[in-house]
Amino acid sequence: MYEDQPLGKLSPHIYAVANAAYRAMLGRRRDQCVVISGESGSGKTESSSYLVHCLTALSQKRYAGGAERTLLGAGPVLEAFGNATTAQNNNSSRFGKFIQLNYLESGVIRGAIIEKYLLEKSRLVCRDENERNYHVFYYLLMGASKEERKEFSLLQPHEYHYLQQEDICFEDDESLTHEFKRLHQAMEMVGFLSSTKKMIFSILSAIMYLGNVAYGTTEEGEVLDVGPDNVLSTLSDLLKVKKERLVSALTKRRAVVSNDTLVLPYLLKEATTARDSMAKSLYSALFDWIVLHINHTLLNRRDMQESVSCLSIGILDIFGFENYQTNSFEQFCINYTTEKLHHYFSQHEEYLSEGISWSTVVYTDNMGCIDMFSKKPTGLFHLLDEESNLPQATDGTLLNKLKQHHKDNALFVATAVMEPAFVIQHFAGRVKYQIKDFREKNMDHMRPDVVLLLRGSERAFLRQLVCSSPVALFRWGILRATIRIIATFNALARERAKEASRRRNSKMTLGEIRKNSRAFDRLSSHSTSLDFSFDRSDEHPLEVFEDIFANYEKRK
Ligand SMILES: Nc1ncnc2c1ncn2[C@@H]1O[C@H](COP(=O)(O)OP(=O)(O)OP(=O)(O)O)[C@@H](O)[C@H]1O
Repeated sequence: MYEDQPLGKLSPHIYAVANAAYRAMLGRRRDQCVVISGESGSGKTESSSYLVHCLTALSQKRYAGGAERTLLGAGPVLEAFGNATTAQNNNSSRFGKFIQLNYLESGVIRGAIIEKYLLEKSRLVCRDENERNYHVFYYLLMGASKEERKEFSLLQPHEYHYLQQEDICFEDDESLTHEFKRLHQAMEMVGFLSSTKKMIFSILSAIMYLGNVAYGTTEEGEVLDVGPDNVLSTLSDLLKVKKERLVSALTKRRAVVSNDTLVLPYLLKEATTARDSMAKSLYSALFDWIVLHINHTLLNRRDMQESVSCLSIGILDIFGFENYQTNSFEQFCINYTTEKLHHYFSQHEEYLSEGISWSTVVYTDNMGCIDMFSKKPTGLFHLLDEESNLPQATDGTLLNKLKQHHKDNALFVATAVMEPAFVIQHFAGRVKYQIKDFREKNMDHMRPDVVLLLRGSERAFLRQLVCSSPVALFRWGILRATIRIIATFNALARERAKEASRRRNSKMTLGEIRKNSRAFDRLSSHSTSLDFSFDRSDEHPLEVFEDIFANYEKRK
């Protein structure tokens, strides 16, 4: 209905927006972008998936390739790992995303790129009441087969500290089992091999076990021991790291004092923070790797080899304004983003052209608020960075600094002297932010001790997650895998040829020989676009070969 109809002719609909963007891209030969913004639960993610469906359908008329399939699989994978039940929305995206669909000048889809912003890591280790952890944990725990339960040493949900904080009723097992099956399928659609899926599930299991690590302390609060032993053994097995090194990373920190490295025991609070930080870093690195992998599958190989001129339509599905009972650094960043978007909208007032009747929208000029956040040298972000880099600073000193620099700003409202919080008057309303953990969340990097530990893992996949440049390593991994696969093809082809000549006098028919060589031809011509997206040097090349072949057949 909406195809080729000008905006405003029919009643407002997301397909009208898709059609307008598509036509404008082709007609004006200019890239387009659809910005979706709104409160949590208002339908941003649903709208963006309808947009993707419609935009790929419009392109399909012009004979598109396989990018749609990957895109359709990418949705459920990102949703499982990046969405959770919140008080507002039982499928809330806890990250922002930008999907860029690339088109040839003829309007055929050529590939796509997904970019993610700010995954809410804190959710992994604690949440408000009525909120849940990321969907994928529940899917795995309730949907895994007996073999998978054994392989990943899975327990019951209530046995994990990171999951038992909420009062969950698991009577809805069937739908979770169904979601796990759907996740498996979606992972295959984006090109995950079964061995890759296993690595991912092992890491998820390890993250849940990390929450069960408990500490014993001295009277002074220094960490004396860590356990329980079975949890540490399972962790060391799942992560394929040495148990002693794991214990050391969980209980001690290194400090460099006048060129000497001191190893000091953590205090209990520090140790718990180190443990939680390891879980959060692992999950975030895994999420980044998944996005990277999906992008690799979505990227059209020819784009890298030829310079083809492409047009694009971007879809920005970004967090809306958030104002909860407890607001922290995440809401601080999210609300700053909505301020920036609001400013953008106020400069590009185009609602009327869609034919939607409005009582006039009065745009408040929010430049003052944006400056308060980001203007050098005393913008809130700059002060936060300054205070994050001072070793002696605390949340308290940070709050004093913010109050001191912005005491005359009407948009910054100080709270009672003893209250560890501050209030900001946003365009959309007043929000009270708790200062707790602002510095820590702002510094939010993988701890060097954790990096060292995981770099020592026997699992190449884990080593890849923590390397300094995942993109470079990812590409290098592909190149190495390609070379290895080609070498394997050649070796196998030689063996088969020898065998064929041996059998020529006996049983192997000409048809069989042809069939084998066709399989090789087919595989070698596609090998470079298949999935060997991480270093599989710890596996036998033949296993890799079989796996890739099976996956290729399935995807075909
Ligand atoms: N077009 C639609 N048709 C039917 N239901 C919808 C539609 N849009 C949204 N919903 C319902 O509203 C719920 C919330 O939508 P969605 O997850 O897209 O919100 P959101 O704005 O992306 O929220 P968040 O910011 O928390 O991620 C959906 O789970 C669905 O039940």
